[in-house]
Amino acid sequence: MLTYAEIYKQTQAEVSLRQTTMPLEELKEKARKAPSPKNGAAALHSHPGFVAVMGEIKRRTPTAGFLDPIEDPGELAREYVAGGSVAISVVTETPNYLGTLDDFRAVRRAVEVPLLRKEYVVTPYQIHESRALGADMVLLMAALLEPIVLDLLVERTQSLGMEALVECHSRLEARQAIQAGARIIGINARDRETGAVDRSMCEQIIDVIPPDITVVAESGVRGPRDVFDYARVGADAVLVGESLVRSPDPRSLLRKMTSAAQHPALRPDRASRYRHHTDEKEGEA
Ligand SMILES: O=P(O)(O)OC[C@@H](O)[C@@H](O)c1c[nH]c2ccccc12
Repeated sequence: MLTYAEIYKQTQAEVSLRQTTMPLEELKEKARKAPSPKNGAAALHSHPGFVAVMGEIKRRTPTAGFLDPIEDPGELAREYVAGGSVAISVVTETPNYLGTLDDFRAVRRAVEVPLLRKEYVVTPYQIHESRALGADMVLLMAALLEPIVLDLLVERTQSLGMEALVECHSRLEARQAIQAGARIIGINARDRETGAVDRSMCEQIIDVIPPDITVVAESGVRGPRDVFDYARVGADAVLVGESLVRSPDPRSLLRKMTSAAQHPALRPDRASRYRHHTDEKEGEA
């Protein structure tokens, strides 16, 4: 597994290379001409009282290795939408995930749902690039960014009419995301440096997040049972990659997940958990 410092350096090098063929000014012009952004936060909230599922398209992961060639990402995206995916995450990161900007373009042409552009975003260049590609949401990782850089990138994303999905792994990172003005917070169960999945992460973190912020539980969702468990702890949406990409029938797996997400026994009262949390003395990390 790469360390965050290595990821940061690798990404900066990749981005500088792209910048030589597409200068920032040109990119900004393209971004201005792109179709207006769709409301990603609203899509993730589109099943009031229930949990939304967002499928992810990627060929490889650092932990699992190669998953699938995905020759036609647009076709896979249509399957996801047919299965009930309310938004789609498209990984464009190349060295570790074998994603490309062309994958994103293909998915953009194929479906109308809001799209999350996923790679290691470290500079404003990538935000403008995301908008030029037609992205509606951009992933920002709190662990990768200094708080001041996180603030700046959230602000840049929102000023272009998109939403930042700020990913965190701890209560401290969740607070940084809130501080930065994120309206969507992802809680990632996978530790990026060790690859280990801890599905209790969402439950450990969620009460520091005000109920008007959309919470997305990320990583390690194997099937309907995991979706149900995340719904029970109060997630608004779940992000599912590997298990869908590996599935011989992603559409029906998604159907099973979306029906688990609509179980009537679900939806705890996040507002009262949050109030309870803010009444407590704060000392923990
Ligand atoms: O494939 P999974 O275990 O369902 O996980 C999806 C998603 O959380 C993961 O791909 C991810 C989370 N944060 C990222 C940052 C960059 C690239 C990928 C990711």
